[in-house]
Amino acid sequence: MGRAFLVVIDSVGIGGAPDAGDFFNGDLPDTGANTLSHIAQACAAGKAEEGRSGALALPNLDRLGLGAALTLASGMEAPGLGAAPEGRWGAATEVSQGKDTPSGHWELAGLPVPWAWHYFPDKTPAFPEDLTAEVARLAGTDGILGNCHASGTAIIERLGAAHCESGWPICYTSADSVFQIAAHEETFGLDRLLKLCEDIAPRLHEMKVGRVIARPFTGEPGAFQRTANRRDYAITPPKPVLTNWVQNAGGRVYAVGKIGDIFTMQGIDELRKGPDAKLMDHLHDLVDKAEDGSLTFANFVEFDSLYGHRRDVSGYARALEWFDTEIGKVIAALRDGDMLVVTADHGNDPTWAGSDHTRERVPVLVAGTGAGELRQIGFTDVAVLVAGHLGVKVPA
Ligand SMILES: O=P(O)(O)O[C@H]1O[C@H](CO)[C@@H](O)[C@H]1O
Ligand SMILES: [Mn+2]
Ligand SMILES: [Mn+2]
Repeated sequence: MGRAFLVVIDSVGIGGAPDAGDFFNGDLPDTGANTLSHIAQACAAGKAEEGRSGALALPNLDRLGLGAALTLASGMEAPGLGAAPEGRWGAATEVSQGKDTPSGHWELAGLPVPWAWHYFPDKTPAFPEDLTAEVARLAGTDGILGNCHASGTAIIERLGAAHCESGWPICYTSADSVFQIAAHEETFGLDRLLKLCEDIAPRLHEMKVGRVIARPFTGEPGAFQRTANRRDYAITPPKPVLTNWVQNAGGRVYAVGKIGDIFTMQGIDELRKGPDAKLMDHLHDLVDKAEDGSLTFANFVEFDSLYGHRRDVSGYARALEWFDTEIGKVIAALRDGDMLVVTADHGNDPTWAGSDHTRERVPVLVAGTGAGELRQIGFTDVAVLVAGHLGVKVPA
């Protein structure tokens, strides 16, 4: 039976979503957004030269079928990609009506989101008055700052100084169903921020807002920096998912990175966290040590949080090339009978307008179980694939 490793490279979309026109970055529909293809094109044109150079080099992912999946998903080709696949490969289409992380991951784990998320309008104020009053009451302040759609790094640059002076928390949202609170770790206090997020989360979950996110930062005006102490307070999935199925069948479930938050630890035996470089160490360690019948479910978030939302093409290309080298080592260390699935949860095209995710299909690349085409599949087929490999029953 072996083990299963399900690795999500956050936001590495391959275009082609049939409903991309229903999703927006500001006023611009996501039609034509293609994270991987646009990065590869920028690299080939010499427009992604910071800390790296030339054509996008992803030999290991491409050998599994990344270039083939891209062409299948969107009809696009990417310079440097398109080797004859040695893995099983396909392109997956999402049905959940959200282009966010929980929607993507829940559906990959077998559960399309069964409700419509609540989104806040792109206007100021973005939040209803009774909600902001409750946040201020819980924070012990006379008000809040922000109250709008924003990029998280831009808003602390704009309002960080006023926050340090007034003590008011900075509240903002995005095209995702989120309520984010940024506060300074020293002047406001990290524990106080986390408690505020935890206290307000049930009210937002009741409104079907997917997540409250604590966004702590440090530093002085002009040089504020977000810290690694981000925490997500997400709605619990309303039904059992892949992690539960495996755990209930007696398999051990390891979560690496944000997976613990995304599934509110449902069906998870052990959680390992840290920045992506550290997460890769955890993945290597689990490939070395995880038991037969176990599932390791990992998310690498920095493609999205450090590069996609920041529209940093060079950074995104660097991260992809780093990941490709590391995943080559993972593939080499797999045991007979293991399955590795590399996929993504949505797009975040760094060449696109705005700073939000982009609605796209995602690659599904499978190592360890021979070659072949999965072709066009749904996100939930990933859960079925992994459960089938582990001999775990999929609920009707
Ligand atoms: O701009 P920052 O704060 O990174 O936020 C981004 O990250 C959030 C969660 O992934 C998204 O909703 C988007 O708003
Ligand atoms: Mn994501
Ligand atoms: Mn994101």
